[in-house]
Amino acid sequence: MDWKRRSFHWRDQAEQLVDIGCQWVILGHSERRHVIGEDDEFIGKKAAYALSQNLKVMACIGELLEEREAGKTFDVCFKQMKAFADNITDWTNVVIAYEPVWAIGTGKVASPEQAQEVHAAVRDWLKTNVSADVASTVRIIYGGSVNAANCAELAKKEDIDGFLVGGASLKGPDFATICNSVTSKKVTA
Ligand SMILES: O=C(CO)COP(=O)(O)O
Repeated sequence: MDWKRRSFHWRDQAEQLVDIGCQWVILGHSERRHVIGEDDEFIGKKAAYALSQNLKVMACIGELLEEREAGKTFDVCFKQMKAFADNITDWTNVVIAYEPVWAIGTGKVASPEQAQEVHAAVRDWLKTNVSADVASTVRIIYGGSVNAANCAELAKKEDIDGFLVGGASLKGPDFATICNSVTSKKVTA
């Protein structure tokens, strides 16, 4: 696809979102990466543009099942992080969402240990490649088959600061349980 054409369409949409009072955008979601075909570079540029329009950004990263099985989880996540870092100068209005693609909408949640391992690695990557301050203050949330039954164990992990919830957000009591499982975590924006 042609970058300028995509950029043109995206800019229209960002401005429309601001116009209707929207405050947040989810960028880099697996559906955009793997169904629509957006690449790292384009997603990074969208993040910069969204922030410039005063939208807050939920920056999604995450590996495919075959990438995990090939031992490439960190490589994939760090490459996706680099595209965001190349375009973001102020991380105040950014939340990172680790969403392993194999866990999204599948009922196969990452174990607390699997999620914590990636969250800690991403925080470490930020420390090395962005700054210690950003690494310690940015929220890194987990998404992928989070529900009322598994949220508490995930939320106990040091580097899991909250959740990006799909299916379970449609069930009021379950969603409340998930929200309450992370109330002691970093303050929300
Ligand atoms: O990608 C997600 C939300 O955008 C996660 O969806 P599920 O919680 O249904 O797996």
